[in-house]
Amino acid sequence: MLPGTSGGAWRGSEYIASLKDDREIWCEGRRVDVTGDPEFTPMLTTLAGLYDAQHLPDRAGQMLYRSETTGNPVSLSYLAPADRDALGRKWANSHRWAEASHGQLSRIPDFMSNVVVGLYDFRHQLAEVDPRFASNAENYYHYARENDLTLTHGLGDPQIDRSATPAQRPELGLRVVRRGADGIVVRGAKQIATLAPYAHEVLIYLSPANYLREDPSYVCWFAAPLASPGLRVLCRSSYTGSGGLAGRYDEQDAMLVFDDVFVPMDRVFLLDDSQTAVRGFAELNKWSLYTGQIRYYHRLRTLLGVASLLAQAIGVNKFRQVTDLLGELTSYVELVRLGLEAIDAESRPTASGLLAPGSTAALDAVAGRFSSRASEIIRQIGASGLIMQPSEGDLGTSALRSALDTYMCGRETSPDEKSRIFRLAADLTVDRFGMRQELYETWNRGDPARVRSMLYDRYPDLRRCEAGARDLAEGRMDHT
Ligand SMILES: Cc1cc2nc3c(=O)[nH]c(=O)nc-3n(C[C@H](O)[C@H](O)[C@H](O)COP(=O)(O)OP(=O)(O)OC[C@H]3O[C@@H](n4cnc5c(N)ncnc54)[C@H](O)[C@@H]3O)c2cc1C
Repeated sequence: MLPGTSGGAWRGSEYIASLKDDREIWCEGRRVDVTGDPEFTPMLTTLAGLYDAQHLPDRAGQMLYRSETTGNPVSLSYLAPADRDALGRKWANSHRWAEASHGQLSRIPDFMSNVVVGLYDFRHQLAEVDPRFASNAENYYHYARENDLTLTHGLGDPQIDRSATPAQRPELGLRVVRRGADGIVVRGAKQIATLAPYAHEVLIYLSPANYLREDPSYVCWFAAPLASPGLRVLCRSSYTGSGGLAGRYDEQDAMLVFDDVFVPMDRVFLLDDSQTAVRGFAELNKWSLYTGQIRYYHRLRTLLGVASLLAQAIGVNKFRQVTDLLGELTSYVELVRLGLEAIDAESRPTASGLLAPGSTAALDAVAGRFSSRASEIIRQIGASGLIMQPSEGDLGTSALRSALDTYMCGRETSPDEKSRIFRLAADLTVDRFGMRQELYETWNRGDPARVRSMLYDRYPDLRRCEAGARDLAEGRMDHT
């Protein structure tokens, strides 16, 4: 059990206290204590609120379950589902997390908990490399679940020179520089890890872009506390001070720099074996990709709600050109909902006896495009109103009131209500916070060009599509 905790699913105050450790977090040249720094505490308060919500009397039954090993109430995010009922409860919990944060927290803790479920599920394949890796994965799953660990992950290499290989420049990849019976020492960096300053531990594995390494010392999967000696977390500039959504939902993105970090052997899950790393990537991500789509669905719903309110506020909601745009945005929401249903319907038993969702590849392939288009639709409907709104300061100034009430109101909307919905729209689609979300939707599932290429390469029905096309071209008529 983590020091100072009662075990099981976090309550907000316990979670905040658990981050008071020796972690080395840097932001804009300052070393920060995330539990007290004004740029970091707003997001911490958001996460604490979400953790508290799991214990509300009307929620607990839908977000927690009793650990069969300790009897503690633990998060359904960590449930390793073996049947339909369990899978349904798991997804209902994911919807709760994502809906409560309006789809704005891309790496909501529910995401990485599901990667740990994937690691646990993959343990038998890890055993074929080294039986210790399998027991490490199993023990880590129980440790993470019982302590409700908040995790970040770093898959990619630092963006130094994509045309070079680690064999030419060792600093391009994270690698094992020493190994002993008690553990390994790793050196290098990972770009990038969302949520890192708020996480207890980082889980390192490899993205498909870099798993086929010439040198096996670059293949290493492990978990390490954020407070590990030698691990530095370099955050991007904070957006919190901009206010609006960033004031609540700046989950941060960070470079992780490992300066000879020691990882005890019981936290190492794979070494040296590229082929197992290749197979493992998709296996580890099975549940998290689905929960990522659930989060994405709630973000699209938020964008639809905002677009619709914008249109109503300025009386354009009945114009054909605008309803066309709103209908297009609605179609993205519906396609993702239907996709989630279909992928759930294709759930299959895994080799270890769990039940995993079908492939999210088709939704992953279009998510960035739907998202960019949804933002474009909001900018199309909002037009100049996205920047020309009174601030809260203006709204509270009596000398401006009559001008605001006359010229900055909406069709049937006060200037107060109208400006708040337009400012929210600008936050989501024009300002720095929204642009970062956009970047996230495009890149978080890996390079979208690779995702789409793999979807095509592995499409099981391709040969039949080609056969049909060939028949048509050759004029063969078979109507059976
Ligand atoms: C907001 C945000 C949050 C993220 N959070 C996380 C996280 O929490 N954890 C995590 O592990 N990752 C995270 N990612 C990283 C994400 O997985 C990567 O952005 C993605 O894999 C692409 O890698 P890259 O950004 O290094 O781009 P690069 O790989 O450097 O690509 C740059 C450009 O070069 C092209 N390119 C690169 N290599 C090739 C090649 N071999 N052939 C052809 N074209 C190529 C790409 O298509 C792209 O256009 C996050 C990304 C963003 C934007």
